[in-house]
Parts: sequence; structure tokens; C-alpha cells
Amino acid sequence: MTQTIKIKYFTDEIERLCYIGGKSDWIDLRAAKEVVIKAGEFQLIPLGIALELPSGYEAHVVPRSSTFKNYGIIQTNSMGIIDETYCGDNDQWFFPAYALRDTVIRVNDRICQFRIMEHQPVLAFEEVTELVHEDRGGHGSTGKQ
Ligand SMILES: O=c1ccn([C@H]2C[C@H](O)[C@@H](COP(=O)(O)OP(=O)(O)OP(=O)(O)O)O2)c(=O)[nH]1
Repeated sequence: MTQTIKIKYFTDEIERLCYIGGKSDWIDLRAAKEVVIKAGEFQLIPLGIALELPSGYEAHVVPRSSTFKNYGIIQTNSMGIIDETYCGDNDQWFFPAYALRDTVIRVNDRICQFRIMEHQPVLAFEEVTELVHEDRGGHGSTGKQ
């Protein structure tokens, strides 16, 4: 099934969104301006797009696997959550970047990827004194090998 969504581009210098190589249904996103970051510094990198997400959906943005190797940056929020309400004319998506080495990200470089996800159901919380299940154990409880 194909779902059509409205997209605004903030620049003509980036290529339009597309699937790359047909290997994944995540869609790559590109830097919309050249960004120079020194080691230990933080910058928001504009991604040059704003979207009107389908009703009931949000988007998740994560780095590409190769982003750290290529640019020495990590995404400070680990995963960006784009709310359905982030759909105003100036609600440009951005990538919050922390550089571990001096680096330059050039216009049109593919630095991250996104997919849309359905919202979770509304959750209500019922307080209890005991959860009547066996403890699973955590933090390596299943061993190393
Ligand atoms: O990596 C990100 C994270 C967020 N956003 C945009 C979309 C999102 O809907 C909005 C607000 O993000 P979030 O709610 O995670 O940030 P906050 O720090 O809690 O700000 P707010 O007070 O606006 O909710 O910023 C991005 O473009 N990239």
C-alpha cells in the first residue's frame, strides 16, 4: 500500500526523498546546509524538510550506521521523535549532533534515516503492590555466551 504525505522542502540543494537502493524501507535524510563542528561541540543540523504526517502516526529519526564513521558525530537524543503536531510551515526537521572530532557535514550528505510509526494506544496505570510473575532478572542475567 502506498501512502501519500505532504512534504515541504526548505532548499533546492538537497535531493528529494527517495528509497536508496531498495534495501530498506527506512528513508535517508540529508543535511540542508554545510555545518562545521569542532570536537566536543553540539549543533542542530537542519534536514531541509517539514512533513504533514498521516493522522495517528509519528516519525522516528536515527543516524545511519555509517554516520559516526564518516562524520564523527553522534545523535544527542539517540532517537529523534517527530510528533504528528510538528507540522507547521516552519517545523523543519533537525538532527542534534555532537562531534567527537573536528568535522564538516556538507549539503546533501545523507546523515540519518527515518520511518513513520503508529502511535501507541492510550495507556492508563493501575497501581498494585505485587506483580505476580517470576522475576526475569536483568543486566546480563542470561550470561555471556
Ligand atoms: O531529533 C529531533 C527531535 C525532535 N525534532 C522536532 C520534532 C518534534 O516534534 C519537536 C519537539 O521534539 P521533542 O518533543 O522531542 O523535544 P522537547 O525537548 O521535549 O521539546 P518540546 O518542549 O517542544 O516538546 O522537535 C526534530 O526535528 N528532531
